[in-house]
Amino acid sequence: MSTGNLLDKVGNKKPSATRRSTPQSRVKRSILKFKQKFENSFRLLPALRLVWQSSRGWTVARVVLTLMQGILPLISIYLAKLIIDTVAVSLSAADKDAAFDRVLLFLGIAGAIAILTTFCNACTELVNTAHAQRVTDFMQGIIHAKSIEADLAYYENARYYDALQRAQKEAPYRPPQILNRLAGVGQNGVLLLAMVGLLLSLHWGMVGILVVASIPAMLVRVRYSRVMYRWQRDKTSMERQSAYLGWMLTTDRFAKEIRLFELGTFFSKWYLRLRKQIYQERVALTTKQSIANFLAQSLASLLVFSIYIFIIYQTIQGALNLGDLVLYYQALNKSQAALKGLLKGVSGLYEDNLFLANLYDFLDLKPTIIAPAQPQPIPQPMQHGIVFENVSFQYPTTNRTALKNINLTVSPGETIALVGENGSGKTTLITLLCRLYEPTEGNISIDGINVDRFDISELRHQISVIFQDYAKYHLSARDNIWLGNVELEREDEEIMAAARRSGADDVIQKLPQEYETLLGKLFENGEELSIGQWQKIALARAFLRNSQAIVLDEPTSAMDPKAEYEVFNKFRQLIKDQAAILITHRLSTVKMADRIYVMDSGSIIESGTHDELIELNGTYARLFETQAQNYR
Ligand SMILES: Nc1ncnc2c1ncn2[C@@H]1O[C@H](COP(=O)(O)OP(=O)(O)OP(=O)(O)O)[C@@H](O)[C@H]1O
Repeated sequence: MSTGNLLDKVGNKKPSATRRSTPQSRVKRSILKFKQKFENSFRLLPALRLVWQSSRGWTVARVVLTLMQGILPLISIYLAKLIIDTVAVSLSAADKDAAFDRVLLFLGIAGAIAILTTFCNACTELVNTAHAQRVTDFMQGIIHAKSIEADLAYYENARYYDALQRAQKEAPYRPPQILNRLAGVGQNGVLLLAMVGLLLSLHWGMVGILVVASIPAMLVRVRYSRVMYRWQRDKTSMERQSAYLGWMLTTDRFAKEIRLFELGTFFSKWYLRLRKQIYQERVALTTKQSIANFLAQSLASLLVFSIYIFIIYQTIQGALNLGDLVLYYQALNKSQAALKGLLKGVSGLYEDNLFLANLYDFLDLKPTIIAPAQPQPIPQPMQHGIVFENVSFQYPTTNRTALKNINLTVSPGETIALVGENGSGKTTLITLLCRLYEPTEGNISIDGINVDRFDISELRHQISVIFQDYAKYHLSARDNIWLGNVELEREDEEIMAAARRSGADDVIQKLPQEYETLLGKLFENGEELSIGQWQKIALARAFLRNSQAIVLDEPTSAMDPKAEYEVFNKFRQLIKDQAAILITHRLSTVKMADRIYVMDSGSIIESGTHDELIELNGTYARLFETQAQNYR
């Protein structure tokens, strides 16, 4: 699956100009397609680049060690032959002491090689552990960076999560495994060349038999790599579903409902049912693979056995001496192992290449909402404010229109309120302003400049938003507010000022370590807050951001009416030149806005001041009357 496909599946609904296709452009496109396909088929090199980038030192150490582990056994074999030959000669030699000295010398070298081999083995554990950790952390970093870069739309698409799950599975071990396999292929290749040279000197047929014996096992591996790859891709969604059930059973977010609705056993059985299906399918596939492996390897053993018989026959006939017998016997053993290793390595590389698509599907994700190459600076201070002009929008994954022909203005120093029933499009409007999505039609501008002309992070810096599903960071109270503007010092006085504005200061002063108290129960000594108290903290975070516009999307819904009144009273006094957008269902709060926009099914159906709208006697007046009755 290529990146483009994933983007299409996420659904990029931006209108595209119709292009006429000429023969040249078709040829060009075919060449490009072929080039992309070709590049996609060879993922090994970019993966090795990632390994190299993760840690150069450990990568070099790993390669050197692997090569040494390939060469040292060769030297050992040759030394064994020299020792046996010298002992054989010394049996009939006149100067036995001199012969023994020679044997001792060879033994000494063999001993040194053995110690060096042991040293390499000991280092391997260290190098592999350290390198694996570095690669894992590095790859996680890359995956995190990609996740941050991805458009919000990706997060609403199941295929994104499938791709993420597969990438997370492959990322920590697949790239270093390729390095190992390549080194292994090199190691086995060198060993094989040396051994094949020896075997050829005895009889060329031996090499032929060895090669024939190894091929079936390689074919089995290649075939089952493909089968496993397809199966794993098919099962990603089910794996995620079972992980989701597991998460629900173990996280605090669902703990209350699971107990009160007695859903524990229900979810647990569901989880086990999915796991059983995955288990059964995996075992069935692995059984088939094991049978095929058994047959291929039995054939290989039979063929290699015939070569042993040939060597022993040659020795009995006197064509080979005892040293030759040991040498050829070992050479055969080693060649068989090397050839097996070589072909296993090659088929393993094929498998790695296949599975790397899982990693690159994710790493090749490209955001569709991008900053212009030469962004314009955001006017500071704003003169005319934010303007929505004929804005319409449809979420990429649906066919319903979420916003229809929206026109509204927010001037500096002005507070507007958006009201309307659930699902009328209030939050969606804000996501467009922050460029979390692009409008399907129309323009959003600041002082006449379209927001897509600004640098995205600068734009988001100028708009401070607290959404209704704001984040609760399990960090200290101070950090929870400080995250609103980490460019300030952690101890900055403005943090407390923001807390006073939102009413969070009163809450924090009552906590055991005040601003240093850990919030939430995820870590030791954490203090849980009520929803209204968490909202005050989130509001303080929004107030801390030194922005030109502030948007509060139902941030006070869980506050008691007195707290809400105080927040908005202070808010009105403190916004100064900021443009403010309030979204709330409490119309008593809405009253204080300079202008109220009433939304219904994605459209603005009424707008004006509170008094104007009451006089209009339309939807707003009805809503207001209904709420007022409840308070009488
Ligand atoms: N991520 C999304 N993907 C697809 N559709 C969405 C998404 N978010 C919202 N919608 C749809 O868009 C419409 C407007 O939703 P929106 O959240 O903007 O309403 P709202 O006025 O803020 O509602 P509420 O008062 O409940 O917060 C709804 O019909 C909703 O189902």
